Amino acid sequence: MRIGIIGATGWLGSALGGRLLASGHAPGDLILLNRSGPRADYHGYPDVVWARGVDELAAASDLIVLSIRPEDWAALKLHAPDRLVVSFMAGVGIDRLAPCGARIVRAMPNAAAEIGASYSPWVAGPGVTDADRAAVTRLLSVIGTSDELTGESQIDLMSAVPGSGAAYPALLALAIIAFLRDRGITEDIAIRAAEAVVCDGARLLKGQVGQSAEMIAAYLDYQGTTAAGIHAARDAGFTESITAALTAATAKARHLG
Ligand SMILES: NC(=O)C1=CN([C@@H]2O[C@H](COP(=O)(O)OP(=O)(O)OC[C@H]3O[C@@H](n4cnc5c(N)ncnc54)[C@H](O)[C@@H]3O)[C@@H](O)[C@H]2O)C=CC1
Ligand SMILES: O=C(O)[C@@H]1CCC=N1
Repeated sequence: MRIGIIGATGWLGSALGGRLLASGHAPGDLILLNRSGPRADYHGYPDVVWARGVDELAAASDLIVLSIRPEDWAALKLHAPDRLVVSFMAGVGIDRLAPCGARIVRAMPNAAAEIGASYSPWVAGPGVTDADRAAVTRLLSVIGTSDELTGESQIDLMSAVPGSGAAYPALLALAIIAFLRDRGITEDIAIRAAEAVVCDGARLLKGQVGQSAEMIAAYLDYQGTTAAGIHAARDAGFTESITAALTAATAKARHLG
């Protein structure tokens, strides 16, 4: 299958392109478009195909990935009848994508695509076939896992949650580092201590996130330092902060583009 990526050297487009090639996709079947022009080397592959414009990319591709920013959609002027378009754009609905004439899927990956760990839920527009669904699942499998959603409104919620990737863990890390630094711990030790929580401690939840309540209960039952911290975090509005963040992100997703 010939796969075209519009925005091929951007954050997500580049991650997808690199992982497609690493997974064995033929460079000659990868059609790329960016704004800065062809590169001699793309993830170590000189033989990828650089399109000279959006029409050339659409003509040469069976499946087109739209990995441009929402605000760039209107100017793109994509015309892709009979093609399958997979849009990564937050906020640009199927109704606004449909005039390009393609069968539309909206997928919501995240930055962990570059390490093959994106969870990329997606929703299909009218006319998307079973073969298209299989192609989308295959495409997204090179950057991680995926699920088909049952309604387009769910994509805004997925933009807010898995779409945020490392953002909230990074925010947590910054708060921890600042706490320790302000109390005289050196920067390097503070960073390692934050990593112990944000990356290594969190590994205990891998595959077990559904048991988070039990994990919290175990710490609360222990009645030690962490229990005191959990109570204080909750009293200070930890849950409300996360709810506010995800509500704001979802609202923003509804007004992008
Ligand atoms: N970065 C992230 O973590 C996530 C991004 N998304 C969505 O994915 C899309 C892409 O995001 P990023 O990769 O972060 O953006 P980015 O800004 O890193 O990449 C977008 C690329 O598209 C290129 N571009 C713009 N107009 C173009 C045109 N007419 N022809 C060819 N190339 C063009 C830009 O030059 C840029 O390199 C966005 O719509 C965003 O909403 C979704 C989930 C997570
Ligand atoms: O921050 C953003 O706008 C991108 C799109 C969805 C998630 N991340």
